[in-house]
Amino acid sequence: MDVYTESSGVDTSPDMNSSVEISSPDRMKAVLPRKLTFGLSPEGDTNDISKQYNAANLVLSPRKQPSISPPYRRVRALRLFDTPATPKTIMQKSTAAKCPKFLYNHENANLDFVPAMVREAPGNVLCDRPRCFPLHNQAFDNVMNAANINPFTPNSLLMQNKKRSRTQLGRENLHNNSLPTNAFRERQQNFAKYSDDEDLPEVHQAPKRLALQDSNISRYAKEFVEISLIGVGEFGLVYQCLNRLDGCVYAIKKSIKPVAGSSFEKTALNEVWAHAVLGKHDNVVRYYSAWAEDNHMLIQNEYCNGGSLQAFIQKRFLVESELRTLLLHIAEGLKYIHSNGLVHMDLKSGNIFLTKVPARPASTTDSYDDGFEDVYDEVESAEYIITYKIGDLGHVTSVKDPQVEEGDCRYLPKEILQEDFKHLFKADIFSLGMTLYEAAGGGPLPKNGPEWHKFREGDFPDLPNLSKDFNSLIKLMTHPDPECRPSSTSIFNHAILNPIESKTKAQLSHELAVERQKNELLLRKLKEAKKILKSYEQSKTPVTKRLKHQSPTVSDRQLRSYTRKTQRPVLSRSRRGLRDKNKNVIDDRVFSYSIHQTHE
Ligand SMILES: Nc1ncnc2c1ncn2[C@@H]1O[C@H](COP(=O)(O)OP(=O)(O)OP(=O)(O)O)[C@@H](O)[C@H]1O
Ligand SMILES: [Mg+2]
Repeated sequence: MDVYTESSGVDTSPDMNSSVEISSPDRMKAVLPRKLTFGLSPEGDTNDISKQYNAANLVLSPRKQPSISPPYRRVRALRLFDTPATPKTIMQKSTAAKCPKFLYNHENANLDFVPAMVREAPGNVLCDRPRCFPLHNQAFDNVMNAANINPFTPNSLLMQNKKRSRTQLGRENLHNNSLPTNAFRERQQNFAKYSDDEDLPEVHQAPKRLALQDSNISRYAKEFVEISLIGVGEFGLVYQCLNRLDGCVYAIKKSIKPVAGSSFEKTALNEVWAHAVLGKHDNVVRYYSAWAEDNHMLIQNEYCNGGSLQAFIQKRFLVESELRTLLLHIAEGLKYIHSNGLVHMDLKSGNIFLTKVPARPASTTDSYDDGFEDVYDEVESAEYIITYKIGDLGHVTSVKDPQVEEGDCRYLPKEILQEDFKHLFKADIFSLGMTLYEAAGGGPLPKNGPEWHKFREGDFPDLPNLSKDFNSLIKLMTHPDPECRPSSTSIFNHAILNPIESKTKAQLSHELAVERQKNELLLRKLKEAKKILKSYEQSKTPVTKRLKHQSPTVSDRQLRSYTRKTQRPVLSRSRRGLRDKNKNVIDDRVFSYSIHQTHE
């Protein structure tokens, strides 16, 4: 019972209205921390998961084995959640969603999602800033009620920033009446930059959400053929599926328990929102679609045929060249995530996936000889190109408005567990450092105790199988002071990540082959362009000759019509009176005549 009390999300602060709703122990059980524990209840569900694992011949993730995390995590869990949903709150939320007051407010503003129909509707003046919106606008009502607002899109993030600036300024003004007049004025001017709709009221509300239970749709069996269960996580079961229509294989993650209407609904949506914004990089697992079915959340992702890094290192550890590739790929993925103002917050070997493709593209066999045949021959036999990808985006949050729900404590830096969120980018770097250490054979990583603290103080042994440089880079990435850790951009300057040295022969050969294909394509295009140019020149010559022999009247007429053509748009564009139009016609004639004269 005390476990629930500690981690149930019951906040005693007056602004949380959950205390009434969580009145029975059963209700409290439902309000577990946001950390994805759908399949688990502390009493016995672990066994259920173990059974599922055994049935599917899978290895139970260390996180699902009984563990005692550092205490801060549970304490932190007290403040992490959205107000637990009850039928009452869901009703309230959906009623609120039906009465949008503003086209854009600070939290939900996002121009991207407003269809042209609404943007162009009479009376709807849209701009890139939040504006008051008439209550009676039916078209916008429909849009608002028909879709979620993804808080991670660039526009939403921008609006969050603006809102922060306003709120922060307002708060400072409230508490600091003694600001010198000039400074105060300057701040007001800055404030006005963000808002020239001074009458725009502050709106403090979470981005509106469609109730998942209202958007259930049955797609799974209709659109996919289930091939096998490929993984079980805390959040969901992951199936390998074949799409009946496009014939491609996907990984479909299905929440273990129904999430619609539960306090986990937002958690599930968070992963979808993050995927939708971040699914366009080679080193981030690609996202295709998501939907709710039987109140479960389903996410259709790219299928990574190499499984997870965690599964991989259970067979063998990576050698230094492979670690370099891993580092290069994941740092690229992180750079992409960070460049979107977002952080992963649960980076670890279990959330890194591998895809394998044959080293040599089949189409290069009959290509021209570019002098690299020896290289191809050498690697042709067995090699695969491995691409590492960041997956499981359930903990992604924005750095500007962080809703941090820390991931696996084995990979997290101390400052996060102490709720210091000033350097969130560097938290991901720490986790990557720990992942590298584990992948090189330094695991299993401690979950707590003195060992856990030693790792956070930089007091852990170098790995003998790694070079001095690599060991020192891992130490730098896991430095106790987040400011000393490299960023996802500056890490590429490290000698270890020298672009040539960090690639295996197979990779280089693969890249070469791809470039060669591009070259071939360009050559073909060049040839085609040359042909077209030649035929154009051939057809052009007789025309010029013909023109020379034409009578002056014809060429004059051509010149005159050209003059009219150039004049016409001016006429049609201008909204002049009839008299003016006539004047233009006369001018036009005079103009053509004068040209005619000049020509002669
Ligand atoms: N795109 C994918 N391709 C191949 N396998 C996958 C993919 N996504 C997930 N899996 C498999 O399913 C397992 C669980 O996936 P995932 O980490 O996304 O779930 P989770 O519920 O969020 O887990 P946890 O919270 O424990 O990290 C992975 O460890 C992996 O074995
Ligand atoms: Mg995972």
